[in-house]
Amino acid sequence: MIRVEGLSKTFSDGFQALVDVDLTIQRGEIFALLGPNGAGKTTLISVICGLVNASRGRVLVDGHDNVRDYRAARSLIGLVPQELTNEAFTTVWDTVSFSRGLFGKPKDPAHIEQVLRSLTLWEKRNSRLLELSGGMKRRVLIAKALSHAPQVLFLDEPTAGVDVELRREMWEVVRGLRDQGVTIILTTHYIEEAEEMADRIGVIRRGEIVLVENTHALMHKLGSKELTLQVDEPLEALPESLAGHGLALADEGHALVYSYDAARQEGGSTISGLLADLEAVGVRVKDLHTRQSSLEDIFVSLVQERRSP
Ligand SMILES: Nc1ncnc2c1ncn2[C@@H]1O[C@H](COP(=O)(O)OP(=O)(O)OP(=O)(O)O)[C@@H](O)[C@H]1O
Repeated sequence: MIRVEGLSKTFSDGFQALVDVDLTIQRGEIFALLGPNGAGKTTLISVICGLVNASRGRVLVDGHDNVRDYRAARSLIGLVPQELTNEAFTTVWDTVSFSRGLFGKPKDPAHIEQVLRSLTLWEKRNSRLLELSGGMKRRVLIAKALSHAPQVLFLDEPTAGVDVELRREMWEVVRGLRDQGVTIILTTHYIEEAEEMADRIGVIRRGEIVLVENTHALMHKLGSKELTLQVDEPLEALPESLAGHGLALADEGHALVYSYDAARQEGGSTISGLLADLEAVGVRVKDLHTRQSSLEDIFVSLVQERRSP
């Protein structure tokens, strides 16, 4: 659906925000572009959407060059920015209909109705934007971006600064769009968002795509999860029968640390099996917590991987 070739962007102040980016997005996938603040995520999607000119390289949208064949390329794309701007007094219906007009497409009330219904905004069509909740406003942004029936939708940090409930709601909305056949590219800081949503993840750092991988394969390779179990009575050594779980003693025998990454699970150890085995040897657990590799950890392991011969 999208092909990015040798894309570089140097801003007028000399700052190079994108360095020789190559990227292919398949039709119908959800692709997450993951990276820390200032990595170049917004710059990359702005160049793909034709809002910022590249210094070098090119972008094809369904085969249309986004500079030479701008109109065709742009009409295939919807962009959901981070925030609504200056339209507080406009109604939902008007703002979404107006967006469609910007693409030079004829009025199509039936399509606007379908978009508003699919985002559960139909009941609110006559409300002014200032009367909407945060979640509804985010959905209006998506409705605007869908008003001209694009085939590919870019979401720039769709869940930045929203609470957990709204984040889940947004994830549902995005999945629903994918099910309708829309190709989705989203940017995020949150590893769990990328893991939850994306078919593939691209990691961008200092303007370079350092990795593109199937989400499952990436988490398998780099992500690890740790379960720490606080035990009632300190243990001097690990009971023999727990050997197969690859546990480590910590906190002077007061805690057991279990790393349950995908590799371990393939070896036959599971959390429920571990808990059953603990019960069988009479080890009582009084508290537990889990820890997941953060994006930071993944970056560190990527950097280490690159340094190793
Ligand atoms: N118009 C501009 N002129 C100069 N530098 C810019 C301009 N726009 C962005 N940059 C710089 O390019 C780099 C990448 O910015 P970008 O907004 O693409 O990052 P991002 O990954 O989207 O970050 P965030 O997660 O914070 O949104 C940053 O260092 C930023 O300061």
